[in-house]
Amino acid sequence: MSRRYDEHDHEHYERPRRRTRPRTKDRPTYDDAVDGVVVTVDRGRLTVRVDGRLVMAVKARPLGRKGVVTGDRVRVVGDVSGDEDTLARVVEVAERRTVLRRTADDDDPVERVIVANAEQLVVVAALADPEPRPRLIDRALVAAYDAGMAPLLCLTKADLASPDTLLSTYRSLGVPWVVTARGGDLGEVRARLAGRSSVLLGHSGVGKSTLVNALVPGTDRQIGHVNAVTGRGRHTSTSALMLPLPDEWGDGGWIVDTPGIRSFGLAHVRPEDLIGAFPDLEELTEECPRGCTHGADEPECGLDTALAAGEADPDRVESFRRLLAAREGAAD
Ligand SMILES: Nc1nc2c(ncn2[C@@H]2O[C@H](COP(=O)(O)OP(=O)(O)OP(=O)(O)O)[C@@H](O)[C@H]2O)c(=O)[nH]1
Ligand SMILES: [Zn+2]
Repeated sequence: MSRRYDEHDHEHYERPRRRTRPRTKDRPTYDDAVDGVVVTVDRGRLTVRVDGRLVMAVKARPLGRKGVVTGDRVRVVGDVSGDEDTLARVVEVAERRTVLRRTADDDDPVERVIVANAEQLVVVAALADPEPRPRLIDRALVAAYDAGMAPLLCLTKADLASPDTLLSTYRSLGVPWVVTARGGDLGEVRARLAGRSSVLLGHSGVGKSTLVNALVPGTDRQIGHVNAVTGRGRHTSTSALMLPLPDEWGDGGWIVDTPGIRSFGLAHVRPEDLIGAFPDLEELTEECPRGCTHGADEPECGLDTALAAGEADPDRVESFRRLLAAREGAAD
């Protein structure tokens, strides 16, 4: 952690009103702080949901250069009324349970965490118009496995084409899937989303907005509100936007829309991170030489030994290796 601000600075910038127990060095106590969730970030301005209200906030000085991203669980002090022209301060960021990252790529020169604390990555792809792009789907799956998030394939525009061919590609990976069509029954998607936090990722035109609007009625208004703040309407922000699922669903939960994220740099994903998501295959790599990537061109990979002995499912090994290869090269 950055030591740019010492204890004295904490005191100076963020003096708690009452102190009931001694402060530790790095964690001043804020008795009047309230819990919130960061729903979007735009150039240092955080929109935090506190008790159902949207509150504008900035990072407090003691957080230094520590990043705050969509999905972060935070503690907030100051004016949390959510009234216009008020600004609260985020004084603490809870440890993240998951992080979805993207490595630097042509679109964006910096490695970033896109969303914190999401449990599921929903890869939205159209069955037609535009044609599904398996390489993009593979790359999104790699990102999910690397982040420790459960993947879900959401295949849209089912009125235009059958999902059978596409699904056969993912069967051996065991990726769960749902199929949707505009105006159709959303029960299955809902069941998959309820009670958890899901990031929706999909290429432009696949029907992601249509889906989000159908799932969360009133989204337009809500996005409109945040829009005025973030300038998303001007396509300047690529920050993810978190929307609470409707109260009627009963289980809480969130969906996180990722506007403007067209590509996904995956250079940070190591082979050992990926195979960790496939325990049955990982088991077969115990005898691999040091540094084995488990790719098809490795001379002594345990996966090949297992294949030769008939102890591994060839489809599954092939699918894993396809994902491994999809990490590399251009995102698109
Ligand atoms: N046939 C068919 N068309 C659909 C369906 N869902 C959405 N569309 C159409 O597909 C187009 C793209 O839908 P959007 O919801 O805007 O797609 P998006 O993924 O949000 O795309 P961006 O707004 O560019 O990010 C629109 O013309 C929709 O009317 C569907 O289930 N079936
Ligand atoms: Zn190996």
